[in-house]
Amino acid sequence: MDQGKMDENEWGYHGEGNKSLVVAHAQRCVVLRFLKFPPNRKKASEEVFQHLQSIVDFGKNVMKEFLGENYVHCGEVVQLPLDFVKQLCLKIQSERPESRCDKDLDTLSGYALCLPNLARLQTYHFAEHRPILCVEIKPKCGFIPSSSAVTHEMKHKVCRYCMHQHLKVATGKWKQISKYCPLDLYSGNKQRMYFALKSLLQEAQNNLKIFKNGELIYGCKDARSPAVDWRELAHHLKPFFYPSNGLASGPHCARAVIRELVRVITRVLLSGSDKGRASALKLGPGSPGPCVCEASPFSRSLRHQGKSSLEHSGLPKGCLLYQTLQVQMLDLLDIEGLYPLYRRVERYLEEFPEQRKALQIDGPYDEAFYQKLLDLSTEDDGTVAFALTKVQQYRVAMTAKDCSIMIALSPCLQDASSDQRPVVPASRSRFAFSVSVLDLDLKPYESIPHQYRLDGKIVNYYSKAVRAKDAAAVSARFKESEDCTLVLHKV
Ligand SMILES: O=P(O)(O)O[C@@H]1[C@@H](OP(=O)(O)O)[C@H](OP(=O)(O)O)[C@H](O)[C@H](OP(=O)(O)O)[C@H]1OP(=O)(O)O
Ligand SMILES: Nc1ncnc2c1ncn2[C@@H]1O[C@H](COP(=O)(O)OP(=O)(O)OP(=O)(O)O)[C@@H](O)[C@H]1O
Repeated sequence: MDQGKMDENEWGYHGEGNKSLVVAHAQRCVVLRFLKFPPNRKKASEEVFQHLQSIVDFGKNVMKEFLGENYVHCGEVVQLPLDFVKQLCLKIQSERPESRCDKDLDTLSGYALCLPNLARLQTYHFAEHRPILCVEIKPKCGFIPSSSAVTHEMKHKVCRYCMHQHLKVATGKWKQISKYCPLDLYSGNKQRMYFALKSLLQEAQNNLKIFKNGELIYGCKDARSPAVDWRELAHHLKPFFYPSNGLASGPHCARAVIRELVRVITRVLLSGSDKGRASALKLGPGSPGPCVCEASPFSRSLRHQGKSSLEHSGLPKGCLLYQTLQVQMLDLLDIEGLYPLYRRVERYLEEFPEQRKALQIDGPYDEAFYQKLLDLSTEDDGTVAFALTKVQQYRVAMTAKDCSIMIALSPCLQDASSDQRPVVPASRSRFAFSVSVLDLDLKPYESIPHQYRLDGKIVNYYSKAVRAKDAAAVSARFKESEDCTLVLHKV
């Protein structure tokens, strides 16, 4: 990329999250990822540069090690002409969802990350002429904590995502509770994975997006977004899955196309041979948590049918879901066990503030930082060193709980070689595919108190909601029995 000759007209809005905004090049397979800040909280150029560089270092030295070379794309920090950034910011403003406009794109530093556009296959320099379908999934936390520090019994039964749904709907973030449960997706059991993916397709929230040739065709910006339309989605997908057009239109067709998509995505998610070292992370002593979340509609319906034994096939080692889950499980103590250790580090830093650098709280995220993460002991010897290791592991685990997986699918021509990319078959077509992971920015040390408070809020709200639901069910049953008494009385 010639940073001297940048033209804002060659770039278009691609997407954004809470902390960064991404623009994509119209022809080349690259994106620029800019940081966002709340208005009036501008940062010095040097600080932005350091922050972006630390994202790259963390990706290279930690996440590539854990997740595997092929899944992680670290990109590089680039310096752009300020005029280009300002014009670009004006150009894309109208495309930004309102709910994200509480933060502004950083137009002052001139720094951004340049990354491959993962919504297209990883050819990096030039867009392929083949059509490309890309599915982005933000799977969230895939396990239930088994830590003995957990004080709310509910946390041993229901996963955080399912509990959090209730609070999100109550606060108006989303309109309705999703049937998606991360434990179903991470189960490795095909039936449960199909259910999880179908649930994401029904209620995408910010956990699912679909791009066609780099353009967003399916996804939900916020609670005001219109209801999802499967027929429209199927219309986009049909040429990929039924290239010879041998399928009538209508609801039956939409279902068939969606089924194909779900099957292909499941196969891709279960594939993979990239041996990241996460598979070498041997979990500490404690017992593993339950593999089923009591709030998942899939497991509930099986229980109602009396089929209590949920098959837990497990994920194949080497697939990205498995590697991600292992990293998530670096959160061995749960926030309830971690928070007192964070307080220990804090007290130490209050006394010896000059030690912050030596403790590598804000980096550098180098080989030494990575090596310390491999110590999985849970035996607290009362030292600051122990507390610090657990705090850093927690931050890495939280990062893996919030990352996204990008699956890019490109139809293979009949009998054509796929440039050595892996291929996944569908009923009527085949796809060359690539799997990548994005948003691997290490969660800040400062967010730990927020995590602690939020955890309490989520569990308390959920417990209250469940109690209210139970009370309503009891009162409905009581009402039924009263009606029944009346009838008996008459007779
Ligand atoms: O706490 P959670 O689980 O709600 O996750 C936050 C995400 O909300 P979600 O529940 O996925 O809708 C949240 O996503 P949205 O902004 O809601 O799309 C962010 O990813 C946030 O990360 P950060 O603070 O920007 O680094 C995420 O915060 P972290 O907890 O990962 O720091
Ligand atoms: N390399 C990439 N290629 C293609 N699309 C990307 C890439 N990086 C990010 N995106 C898109 O931009 C969106 C926002 O990026 P990202 O998730 O990194 O933002 P964020 O603000 O860090 O997220 P969060 O809300 O989790 O803090 C993603 O959901 C994805 O659709």
